Amino acid sequence: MVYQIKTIGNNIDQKGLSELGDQFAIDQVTEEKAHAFLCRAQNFHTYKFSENLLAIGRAGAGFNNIPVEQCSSQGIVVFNAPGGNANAVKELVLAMMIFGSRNLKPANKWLSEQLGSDQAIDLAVEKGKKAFSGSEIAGKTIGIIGLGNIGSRVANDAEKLGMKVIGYDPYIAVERAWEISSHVKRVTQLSDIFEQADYITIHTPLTKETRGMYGAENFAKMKKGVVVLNFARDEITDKDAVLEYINNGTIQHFATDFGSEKFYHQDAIFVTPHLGGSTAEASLNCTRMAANSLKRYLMTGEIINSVNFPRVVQELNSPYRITLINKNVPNVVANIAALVSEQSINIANIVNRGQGEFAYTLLDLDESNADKIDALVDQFKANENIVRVRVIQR
Ligand SMILES: NC(=O)C1=CN([C@@H]2O[C@H](COP(=O)(O)OP(=O)(O)OC[C@H]3O[C@@H](n4cnc5c(N)ncnc54)[C@H](O)[C@@H]3O)[C@@H](O)[C@H]2O)C=CC1
Ligand SMILES: O=C(O)CCC(=O)C(=O)O
Repeated sequence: MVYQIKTIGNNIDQKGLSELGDQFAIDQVTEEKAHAFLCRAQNFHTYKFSENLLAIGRAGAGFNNIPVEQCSSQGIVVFNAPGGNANAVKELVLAMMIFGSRNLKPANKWLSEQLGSDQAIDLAVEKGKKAFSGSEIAGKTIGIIGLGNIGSRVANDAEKLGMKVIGYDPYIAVERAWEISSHVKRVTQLSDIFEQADYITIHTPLTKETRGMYGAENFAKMKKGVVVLNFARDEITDKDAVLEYINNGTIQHFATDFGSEKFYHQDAIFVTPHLGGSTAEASLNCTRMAANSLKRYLMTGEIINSVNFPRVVQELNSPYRITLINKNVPNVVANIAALVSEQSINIANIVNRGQGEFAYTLLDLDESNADKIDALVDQFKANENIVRVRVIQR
């Protein structure tokens, strides 16, 4: 079987796809006929997914561009690439902190307005540069909201640059907690970040809690002269609040990865066009990770790095594996087992893991008779609690 992958958008790293191998064809069919999409930040919220679509690989971290609940209910497994671009974002964030505190944007603008001979410019520079004198990050306090793949890296490197680091993350993963330097102080109140930090950066997904977190209520707690950064998601920022707190002298510099006309022509604001994860290394990492997850899922039914289904890793040693995406309701597993038993098939292995409203069931069968497998599949397809049935032959 050849699996059809459709890349959506034009910036998927082709080298990262080359490892997929002969059983995968890239961009050979229409979106309608594809088994899987591989995408970056394209918005899928208005998409109508075809019944042929089994999976979406997001070559990046954030997945708010994908209607995940809709995917679950249609039996589409969504994968992302956790940590694949974290170093890229971290480097840009550290650069932007220094860029802001050294007033490089207004300084560069002022310099480009100085005309004449190099000697004349030099004279003007020595006279005028004091207006752009900045401050150093060493010894200052950075407050980090979200200590995941990106936030933990920012925390560790900021500490190495001599900063005092405080972090807020009520949902921190155990693996991340182990990776963070013991010098990073965890705070349990979000207000501690806004009250204590000279630099504030956010590295969370966009959620109900984080939408508008950069807004007047939190900004009112900040110190004067703070540098604020948002390289997470646009909707975290209330733009009018940013302008208000720049105008009242609280925010010295605001750096963001998300463009808005409100932010253009503002000396204290520096906007990058969603470049956080845009490095050659990150693109390759993320494409590789997403492509490998798709490959594994399509060929073996195993799930790793999915955002809507649990991790399921199980070696296939039987002639047939049937994978089911089913509603996470009582008795489904018993019903599945009963249907298998009706066909006089022996179950070699069964794994059932739920996540929210749906569950993933992996059924390895001690049966080589294709007709019996087909009859069982028909039964599964007719079951109202089962939304997706796949057969994988060893
Ligand atoms: N500008 C860009 O190009 C990029 C932006 N991003 C954005 O950055 C976000 C974070 O990326 P990663 O660190 O890779 O994700 P991650 O999933 O490794 O870390 C996110 C962290 O945020 C924490 N969190 C969730 N809700 C929170 C809350 N209300 N308060 C405090 N902490 C909270 C989680 O516990 C987790 O530790 C992504 O979701 C994405 O939106 C990610 C990569 C590139
Ligand atoms: O460049 C991209 O693909 C977007 C990166 C991003 O925002 C993410 O990975 O969440």
